[in-house]
Amino acid sequence: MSERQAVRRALISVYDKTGIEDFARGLADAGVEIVSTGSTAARIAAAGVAVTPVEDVTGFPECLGGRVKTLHPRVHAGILADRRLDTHRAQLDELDIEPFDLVAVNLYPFAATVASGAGQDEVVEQIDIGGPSMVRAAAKNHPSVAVLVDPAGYGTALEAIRDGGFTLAQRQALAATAFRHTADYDIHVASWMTSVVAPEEGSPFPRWIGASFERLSTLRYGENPHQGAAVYTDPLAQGGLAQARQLHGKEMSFNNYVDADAAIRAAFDQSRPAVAVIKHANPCGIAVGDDIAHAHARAHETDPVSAFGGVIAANRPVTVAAAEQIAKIFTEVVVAPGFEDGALEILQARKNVRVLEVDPAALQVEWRRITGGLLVQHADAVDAPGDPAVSWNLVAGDAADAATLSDLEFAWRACRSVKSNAILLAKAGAAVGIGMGQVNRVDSCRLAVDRAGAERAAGSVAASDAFFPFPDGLQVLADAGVKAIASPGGSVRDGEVIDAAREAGITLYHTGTRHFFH
Ligand SMILES: NC(=O)c1ncn([C@@H]2O[C@H](COP(=O)(O)O)[C@@H](O)[C@H]2O)c1NC=O
Repeated sequence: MSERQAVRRALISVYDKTGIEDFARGLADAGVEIVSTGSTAARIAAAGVAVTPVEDVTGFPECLGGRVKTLHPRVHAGILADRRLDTHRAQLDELDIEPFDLVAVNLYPFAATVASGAGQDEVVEQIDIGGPSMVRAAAKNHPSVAVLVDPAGYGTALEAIRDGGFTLAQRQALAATAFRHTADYDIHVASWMTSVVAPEEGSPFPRWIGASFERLSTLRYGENPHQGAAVYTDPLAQGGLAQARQLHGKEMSFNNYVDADAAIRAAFDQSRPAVAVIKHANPCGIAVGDDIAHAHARAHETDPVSAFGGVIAANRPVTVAAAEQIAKIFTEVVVAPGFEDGALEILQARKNVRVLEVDPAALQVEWRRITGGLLVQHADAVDAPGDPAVSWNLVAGDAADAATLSDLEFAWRACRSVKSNAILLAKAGAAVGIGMGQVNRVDSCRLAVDRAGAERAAGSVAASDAFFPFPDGLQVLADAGVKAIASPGGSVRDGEVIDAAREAGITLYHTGTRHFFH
């Protein structure tokens, strides 16, 4: 335990004035002299606490509409003097500068001003200059100075001060928090300058990406028990899996997160009430229905064997009826935008299920780490719900009737969440056979047909995430009795594939869009 260092003089300059009066009063009661800026000083004085205006220290008035308040050697030398050094102490004496032991600063609300849609001049004015300078100076000089950047820390700080001051370990921890704070702040400023103020022509992607994530929790292990792992949140994200509220169950595992993300992707692509059951990042069941219970029953039926130990997402609040069904099946995770009265209690009675409430948030841009760098792409959005009969191109067979078309659209949306090569057979709004992750399309066709079984495959529709490079895959589907197919088209052998569809009497639509998912 390192020695505590008494706090005798504090500099306070805060935009967010939450709790400032009580904090100042606590400091004054502990015998700390307070120096403060403009309206912070006014608030402290109004609370009846003695405060020295910073101008009395600098001998220089605040000017340029607040752009210059604390940017003065009398302030910065007072913060930066390393009190362990005789030379620094001697210089302070020579220059008649009093050192600061504590700096409490929080910054102009840059990110919130950008988010408010303010114009450029207004945003620029919210780039805090003096604040980060003091925070960085105090954090650098943590052997002598403690720094606070968040009102939430005032209470703990007062306790430390009353106990005789901060230990070196405490000042180091505060300094690390402070540097993270200014780094975050600069990432926001630099991102805005790069993407909004001075965007580069010719690329829709910025020349630089700054990222800042906060650790949410350290996980028991990663994908496998010998891998360490943690989950991080994006402090600016509104909704999404990492921001979900866990309402019940054991700690989420790494694989739970991966599968829950895949489940959300699958279920929320559908506009009707939908449920997806995920195993190893692939849907083993997905269906739409009149309500969530109906959709769940049908999604489970896609492949009841594989659904054991699955991760379920619903795109509507889980009803009591749905919860009763889910509770009967061993399920790792249930994630939904809400749980109706009574539904949560039913799931909470099951020890092994994790229950998460999520505000769905679609990623606009996806990142994937590669060795030595990062791949970035616009997220793959399935076509806006529209009339496929209008936007798709009928290239073989008769135009599908409304029910068949609706099934094709369901299958097309559902296959976007299946790892490539993806073939998904569907009937009446439910997947009946899914072929995923095969290294050639014909094997995915065989797998989908095999999973469906002869009875369910007959009269089903199919969606293919990418074109058929040869007629062989389509032939497998045709032989199984699939009646209509949606596929992007675009192969050099489209002609052969279309001929095979015609010969088999199959309706074939080209969607024009590919949905690879690796
Ligand atoms: N320019 C400066 O010298 C300066 N010094 C402190 N500030 C900021 O001014 C704010 C506090 O000002 P006031 O006490 O007047 O409300 C703080 O958010 C602080 O980060 C400054 N403002 C911006 O750069």
